[in-house]
Amino acid sequence: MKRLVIFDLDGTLLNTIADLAAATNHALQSYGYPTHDTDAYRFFVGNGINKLFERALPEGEKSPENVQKIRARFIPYYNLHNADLSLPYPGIPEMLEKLQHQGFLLAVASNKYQEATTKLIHQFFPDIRFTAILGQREGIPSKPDPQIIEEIAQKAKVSKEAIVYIGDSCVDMQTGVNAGVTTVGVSWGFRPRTELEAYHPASIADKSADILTFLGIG
Ligand SMILES: O=C(O)COP(=O)(O)O
Repeated sequence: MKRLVIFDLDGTLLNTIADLAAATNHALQSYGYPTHDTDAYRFFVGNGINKLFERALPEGEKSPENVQKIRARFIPYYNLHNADLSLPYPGIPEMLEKLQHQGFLLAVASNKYQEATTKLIHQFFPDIRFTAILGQREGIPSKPDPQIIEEIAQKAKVSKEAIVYIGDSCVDMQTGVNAGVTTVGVSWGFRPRTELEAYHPASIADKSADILTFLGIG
C-alpha cells in the first residue's frame, strides 16, 4: 500500500523549459556566447543548474569559472522570470488535489535550486500541503544520489515500500533505483519515452490521470 508520492518538479509537475532557456540564454548572451533553441534545453536540464550551464557553454569554455560567471547572471534573472512562461502540465493540480483528498502524503524532490523550487511550488499549488519541498542545496548531493528521497522518507516517517517516486528523466529513474523505491516515469516531460523505458520503471504515465490509476484511484 503506497502512502507517500514524491514528485520531480521540472518536466514532471511544471513545464519550466522556456523560462530556463530564456534565463540561460540571457546569461550566455551577456558574455557574447552563442545561445540555444528552447528545445535543446530539454537535454541540458536535469542535473541542476551548474550542469545546465556547463552543457550550454561552447566547447572549450566549460570551465568552473565560466559556470560561476553564468550562474551569477542567471540567478537574479531567473528569480524574477521563473514563472513568466512556466505552467503545470494538464491535469496536474487536479491530480494532486485528488491524491491529497485520498490521504496520500505528497512531496517534491528536485535538482532545481531550493529557493526557486519552493517559490514555484507555492505559486502554482497553493492548496496542496506538501510534507516536504526539497530542491538542490549546498553540500547535499543532487539526484541521482538517493539522499533527497531518504530525507523525505524520514520526515514523512514512511517506509521505502510505501513510496512512489515520479519523474520525467533518466536522472529520476536512476534516483528511484538508487533509493530502492517504486519508480514511475512520465512521458509528457523533457525526455523521450525510450530514455525512461531503459530503466524499467514500474509504469510510464502518458497523462496525469494514469498516476491516479497506478495508485488505485479511479
Ligand atoms: O533543475 C534541474 O536540473 C532539474 O530539476 P528537476 O530535478 O526538478 O527535474
